[in-house]
Amino acid sequence: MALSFNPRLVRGVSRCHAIVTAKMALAASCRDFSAAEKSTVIVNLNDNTGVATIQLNRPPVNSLNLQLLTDIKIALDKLQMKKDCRGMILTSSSPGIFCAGLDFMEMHNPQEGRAREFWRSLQEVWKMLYGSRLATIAAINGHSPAGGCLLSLTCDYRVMAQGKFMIGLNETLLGMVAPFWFQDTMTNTIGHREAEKALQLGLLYSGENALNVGLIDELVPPEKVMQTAQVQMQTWLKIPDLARRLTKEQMRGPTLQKFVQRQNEDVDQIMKFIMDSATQRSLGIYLNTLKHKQLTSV
Ligand SMILES: CC/C=C\CCC/C=C/C(=O)SCCNC(=O)CCNC(=O)[C@H](O)C(C)(C)COP(=O)(O)OP(=O)(O)OC[C@H]1O[C@@H](n2cnc3c(N)ncnc32)[C@H](O)[C@@H]1OP(=O)(O)O
Repeated sequence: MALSFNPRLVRGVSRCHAIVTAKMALAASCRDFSAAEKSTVIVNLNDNTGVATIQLNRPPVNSLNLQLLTDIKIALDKLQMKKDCRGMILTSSSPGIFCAGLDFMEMHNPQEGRAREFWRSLQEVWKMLYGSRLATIAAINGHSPAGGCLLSLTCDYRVMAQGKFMIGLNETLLGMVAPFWFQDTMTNTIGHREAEKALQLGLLYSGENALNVGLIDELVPPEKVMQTAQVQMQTWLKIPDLARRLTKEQMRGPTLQKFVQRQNEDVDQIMKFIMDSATQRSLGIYLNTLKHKQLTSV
């Protein structure tokens, strides 16, 4: 299957990408975490409030490569094992960029084993976040296309920064198809009709329009994003954990069950697509022509 990338709609993506890592920073009150060297996330847990923060910390754009996905998974595993942790805020350490989606470098001429591991890691992170026992809020402090939008959609609530930032599942603009579980997550959030338009047209929404269609829950000045998320978290934590968690399980269960049933099939399909020579030709052309192109939002 050939990909027809549309370079007019996307800003520059280069081949060379430093893997920038950062130390996992932990709150002093969280002594039983061991600091992992070279983690691409910064994790803090406030033992007084039970609220953790995971900051994506892979400059310049937090594109999701295998390492970042693995670090998110490790952080979540640790937090979810801590009984006292009740809520998690997902954000970025780079103001202006929440997450640029999947790292194109993981999909361009990959080794098959690595590409498979990459896709499985993405699936795992989605499954963990979407089914998390924690109350989760995305503090979207910048652009959030494609996989970045997906990450935020796994959360229970989304606060986004005002400004020229855009959010959406723009895969079709790149000649790609958002997998069924991306589509389900979107549909569960904004409803079938709007999702149908958004997914087919690869819509990237401005903050205002994202708020109008229910893709985000609040739009606030950039400097208020974290504070707003923290205040909102208090509302979620006022609800008894078990009742909130069971309700979430019931609401999201069917989507998760469908995913688990089709998880292996999804890997096989995506591998066929990624390893296809026509896909790789298109991706190569796309990467070479991406420079200085602009994403546009509706
Ligand atoms: C074959 C697979 C099949 C199916 C998969 C389907 C699911 C796919 C999901 C995805 O998530 S695909 C990824 C989609 N992502 C995008 O379309 C976003 C692309 N990026 C941008 O639009 C912009 O970078 C931005 C996020 C709006 C930020 O703009 P800004 O001007 O602030 O930064 P700049 O464009 O200069 O980028 C800085 C630097 O980062 C590189 N970059 C950007 N995005 C990615 C990415 N997704 N993967 C890898 N690298 C990325 C960009 O090239 C620049 O690199 P340079 O400094 O070395 O030039």
